[in-house]
Amino acid sequence: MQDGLDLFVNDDFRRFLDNDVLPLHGLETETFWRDLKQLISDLAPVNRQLLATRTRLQQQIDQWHKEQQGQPMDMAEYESFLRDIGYIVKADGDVTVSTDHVDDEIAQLAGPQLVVPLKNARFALNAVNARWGSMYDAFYGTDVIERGELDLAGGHNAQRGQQVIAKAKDFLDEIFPLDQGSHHDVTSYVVYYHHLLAFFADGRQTGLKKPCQFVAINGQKADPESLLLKNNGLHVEIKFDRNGKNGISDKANIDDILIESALTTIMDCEDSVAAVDAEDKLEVYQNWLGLMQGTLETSFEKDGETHTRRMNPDRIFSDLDGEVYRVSGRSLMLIRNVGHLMESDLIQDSKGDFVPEGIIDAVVTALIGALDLQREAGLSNSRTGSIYIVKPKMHGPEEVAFSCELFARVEQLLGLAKNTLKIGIMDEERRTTLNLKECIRMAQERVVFINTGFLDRTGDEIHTSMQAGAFLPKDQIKQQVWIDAYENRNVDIGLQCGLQGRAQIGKGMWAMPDEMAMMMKTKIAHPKAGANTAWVPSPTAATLHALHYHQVDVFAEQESIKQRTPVTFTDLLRIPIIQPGQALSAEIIQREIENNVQGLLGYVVRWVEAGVGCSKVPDINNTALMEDRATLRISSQHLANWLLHGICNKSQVMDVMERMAKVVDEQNKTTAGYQPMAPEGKTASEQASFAFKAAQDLIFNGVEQPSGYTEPLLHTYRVRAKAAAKQ
Ligand SMILES: CC(=O)SCCNC(=O)CCNC(=O)[C@H](O)C(C)(C)COP(=O)(O)OP(=O)(O)OC[C@H]1O[C@@H](n2cnc3c(N)ncnc32)[C@H](O)[C@@H]1OP(=O)(O)O
Ligand SMILES: O=CC(=O)O
Ligand SMILES: [Mg+2]
Repeated sequence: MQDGLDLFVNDDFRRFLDNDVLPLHGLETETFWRDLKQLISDLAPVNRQLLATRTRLQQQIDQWHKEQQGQPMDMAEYESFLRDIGYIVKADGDVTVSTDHVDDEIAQLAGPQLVVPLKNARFALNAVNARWGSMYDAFYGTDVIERGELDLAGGHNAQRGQQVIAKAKDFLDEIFPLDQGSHHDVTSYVVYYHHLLAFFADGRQTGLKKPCQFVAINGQKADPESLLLKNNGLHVEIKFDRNGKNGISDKANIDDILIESALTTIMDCEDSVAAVDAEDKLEVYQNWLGLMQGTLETSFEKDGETHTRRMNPDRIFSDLDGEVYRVSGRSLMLIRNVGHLMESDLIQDSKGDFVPEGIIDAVVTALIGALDLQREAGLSNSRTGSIYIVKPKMHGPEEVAFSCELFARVEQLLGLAKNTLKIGIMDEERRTTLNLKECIRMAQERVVFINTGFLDRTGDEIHTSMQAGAFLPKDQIKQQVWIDAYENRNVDIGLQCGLQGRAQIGKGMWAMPDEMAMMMKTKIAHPKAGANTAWVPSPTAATLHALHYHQVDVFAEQESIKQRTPVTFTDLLRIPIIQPGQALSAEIIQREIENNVQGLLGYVVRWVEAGVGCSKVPDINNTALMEDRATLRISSQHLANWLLHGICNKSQVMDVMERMAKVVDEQNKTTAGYQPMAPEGKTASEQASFAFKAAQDLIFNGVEQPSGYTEPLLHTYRVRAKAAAKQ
């Protein structure tokens, strides 16, 4: 619909804003659309200019590598070339961030950050409620306790139940030790005046080694329903029920231990979501509206029962003086907008051009986010009046500055106080990593996190240096110096810029959602590395990863990290390519191709044909991996790179694609409505489904994709698949 202001706005989108959102703000629709048009006409050209700069720089880098071919890499010369072309910008002295009105979950506390596709209301509600999670369920339902021969299918297994309880009590002994004895032997807990007392079978009693860890209670002091403990700022609730499933057989009648888990959640509009047109975007925005109003609700069937899911209220206890002790029942929500690349059919400008989707996302998610600021209590989100927007895939300081300018303009448009819109900077493109301090400078009044998105960062590592040579196999890329340099320097710079106490220094996703034992062993490295948050893929992973923040005092770690020698800049520039004389065996090459292709097809088929933006896909070793657009960027760019440098050839990759299409079809055969890529009697090439063609383009035209991003091709084929399904 053209509105007299030379904007063509999708009818449903227009109705949504005019009828469902703008009246809640008391904003005049005419004024809103007029001001929005002005904002678009001022900022869309700048957005396009930034994309043109990306292209120019990439062409210069490609050219440089081509000219250097066959010569050993001179790191000094390489660095000076990157400076000459403006890829690395001049550093401009110290930066001290001044972000204020930041909620404690971001500024003061350290704990897991959950990410969830916002298009999925059931998951999104689960995520917001993942502030609290059952330790017993997390231990029982995952491999953190070896499953062995135990059959978990048919109801509760008492033997495993005992192992869960024992492990939970080990945790209590480690984090909330008693002055004497062990939680394993306690028969009852009572509160006497301000003290928690634990009694043993022989009548002895003891208190906590650190009595101040006991902060609140529910129920009677002599017979508590629950006790609230606190360590490193995080709460743990011991729940009692002498008739409960676990409490009935427990010495002290402990029925469960609840862990404060996902302190923050990123509601994702980006890489875990397949939203290719106005219809899809509206679903995403409607869910955000429901979350910001506290009204989102969804019903679904599970285990033969209908469940209705809503946002949880805050949790109320009595403190030691009998006063109300309130703890949030919900994860603090941030929202990840899309980056600067894509354009959307939601709005066309006067020339008929689609408007940059990042601009629309900023306006709409802030407009809806601002509804939260009108609420004092209830199911509100920010207690400090901020709206948290995570901005992904920005290339360098200029692009961060642009996002901040956009946010400032949105604040004016909506009449919000300056710096209400906070920015989370994803450090996930090479140009951002190399210029991180300057990026922070551009956002110094609103930055609330710098997060190492190592998945996109790996994709960009490959694409940027596509012409430099053939990359190592994926597993080896992770072991080269560049990645440690990137991770450590992110923390160093964050600390130098004064993020401590104001913002998060974040680390990336645990991408093996079913491998929780392995996560427990390895992800403790994140808090130890000075990160006060790190990403998890599910509520259960949040509950388990939260335990790490009890074991590690991140802020103390940060103090010691401040004293270390900063990373050598050159290490960041070392490209993880195969060195001369370092040949790969035919077997390794074949396996790498098969692994990449399997993951790629498994993800793309669900994205293109079913609109699922994030999937659990088995790799070649049958380990389920979280796949999203960032992991697809890696696998497609990796294959494109090997094809370019002759490590493999097109027919070899096609052969693997044909075989893997069948494997993926088999993996999906029980999924309702699944259309096989290679149905009986046909090869995948003959069938030429949208998904298979998208996969071919992602690989064989991978070199040409802007920054190696996958969204242009995914969107193109998903739009076609949707159109075909409607015919
Ligand atoms: C590089 C990056 O950008 S990383 C950021 C993007 N990635 C993400 O956001 C990952 C989000 N995670 C997910 O989407 C999912 O966990 C997947 C796709 C990895 C696995 O999903 P599934 O195969 O459906 O998981 P699974 O069957 O094990 O568990 C489903 C249950 O867990 C819940 N769940 C799983 N992931 C999440 C999540 N991120 N948030 C909330 N709940 C979740 C579901 O609600 C569901 O529970 P329910 O039946 O009570 O509703
Ligand atoms: O967004 C996260 C990443 O790793 O990419
Ligand atoms: Mg990313």
